[in-house]
Formats: sequence, C-alpha cells, structure tokens
Amino acid sequence: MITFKKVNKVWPNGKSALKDINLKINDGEFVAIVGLSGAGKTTLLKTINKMVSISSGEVIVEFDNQKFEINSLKGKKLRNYRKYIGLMSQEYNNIESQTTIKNVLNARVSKLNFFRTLFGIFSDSDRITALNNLNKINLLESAYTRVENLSGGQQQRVALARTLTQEPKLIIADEPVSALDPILANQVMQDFKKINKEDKITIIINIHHIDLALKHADRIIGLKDGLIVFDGSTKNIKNKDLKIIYGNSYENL
Ligand SMILES: Nc1ncnc2c1ncn2[C@@H]1O[C@H](COP(=O)(O)OP(=O)(O)OP(=O)(O)O)[C@@H](O)[C@H]1O
Repeated sequence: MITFKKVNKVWPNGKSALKDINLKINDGEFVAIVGLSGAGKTTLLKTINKMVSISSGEVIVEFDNQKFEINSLKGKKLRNYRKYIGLMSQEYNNIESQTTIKNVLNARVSKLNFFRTLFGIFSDSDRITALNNLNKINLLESAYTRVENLSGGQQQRVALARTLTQEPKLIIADEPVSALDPILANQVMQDFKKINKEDKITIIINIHHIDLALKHADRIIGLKDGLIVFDGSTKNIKNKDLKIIYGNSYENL
C-alpha cells in the first residue's frame, strides 16, 4: 500500500507542484494519473521512489510486512528500496545493439556477483525468468532479435519485460505510451493490464491519452495545478469530472 499524507512539493523557484496530497493506493490496483501538462503528475509519481523529495508531509510504502518512510530513506536503504520499484518512462532505455533477451536479463545484473557481472554470465533460472516474461507479453519469438530491429511498441514491451524481470512490488510508469501511435499504445496498455491482473503487481501510470486510461485502468486520479480534483473508479467518472480535470479543453480532445 502507498499512503500520501498531506504531501506538498515546492520547487526551489517557489512553484508549488503538489498541494496537500492525501492518497491511499492499495496493493494490486491499476491507477492512471491524468491531467493537463504541468498539473504535477510526474512530480507525484517520482515522490514514490524519491527521485523527487517532498517539502512536507509523508509518503509511506508498505509491502511484505515492510514499511518504508520514503523521505527518510538514504544511501544503501534507498538503493535497496528502489530495487522493488519498477520504473518506466517514455524512453525505452534499451541497449539497442543487444538482443531482446540480453536487455531483459540486464534487470538481473545487480543480483550477480562481480565475476558473473564482468562476463555477463546469467544463471539458468534468470534466463527462464526472462524468457517467461517475454512469453507473457508475446515477445518470445523476438528473444534473439537485436532490439534496434524492433518497432517502438515492441521496444517498450522489452522495457516492460525487463522491469518485470527485476521482480518489482510495484511499477511506476511516466508517460510510457506517449511516443507510440494509438494502436501500439493500446497494445502496450493491454500488456500493463495483463501484468497487473495476472501477476498482481500494482501499476501507477501517468498518461495523456485519456481514452486509454479509461479503457484499461481501474482507478483515475485527476490532478489540476497540484491538487487532486478527481479520485475514483474508472467506471464512475463522468464528463463533468473530465471537464474539471481538463477544463474546457476537454471538449476538444
Ligand atoms: N525541477 C523543477 N524545477 C522547478 N519546477 C519544476 C521542476 N519540475 C517540474 N516543475 C514544475 O512543477 C509543475 C508540475 O510539473 P510536472 O512535470 O510534475 O507536471 P506534469 O503533469 O507531469 O506535466 P507533463 O504532462 O507536461 O509531463 C510544473 O509547473 C513544472 O513546471
């Protein structure tokens, strides 16, 4: 579970990006954070792995009977905590000259000893995990293809398989489909949904494509100017809520 208690973020230039955020995200939820550019979506997401430090309040993440008070995490404790958090973004962060399987296995590098890291020797169980994750998102036949020969959608799915191979407790994804055409974006969202439902991994995703958020996520959090202006089930969101999140521009979306 992730809990935000009265969280504020004020940037050094005085810009208030998060204002008194109170939020609970339960294990296994698929949450889409939506809002206009500059609403605070990225800032909110990045407080979860402390890529952004909050100015006041508390962010608490709990799993497997462990409780992490994010703002007090530093050094080795922060690095260990981050191993549980899968981070994805618009960039696929693949090594394009390497094969798909090698890119996916790169998620296990931090678990190898020095000798194995030096020679890139992965265990059979690591390889099986990587291949299983590629199979899960229908990329098994591309396991030995160089990533530079894959489409953007496939490359983002390689990134997803790599993130899964990290065995995260939750995945935070900042605009993971914004560089993709609508068909590929929909396919990648389907993969996120599959992983959320089958592997029961909590997924929190920032997304500009409201249609995809409504189609795939269970819960929508609408931000506007650093404030939560909507928080509820995707099924219950109404046009009037979308107008509050997006203003009159929603009419033209
Ligand atoms: N490093 C920073 N220094 C100062 N202000 C920042 C910084 N990062 C973000 N901001 C400001 O904080 C506010 C929220 O930005 P944020 O990137 O979280 O919005 P967003 O909803 O993710 O926008 P987008 O959809 O364009 O990515 C904006 O006004 C932005 O200009």
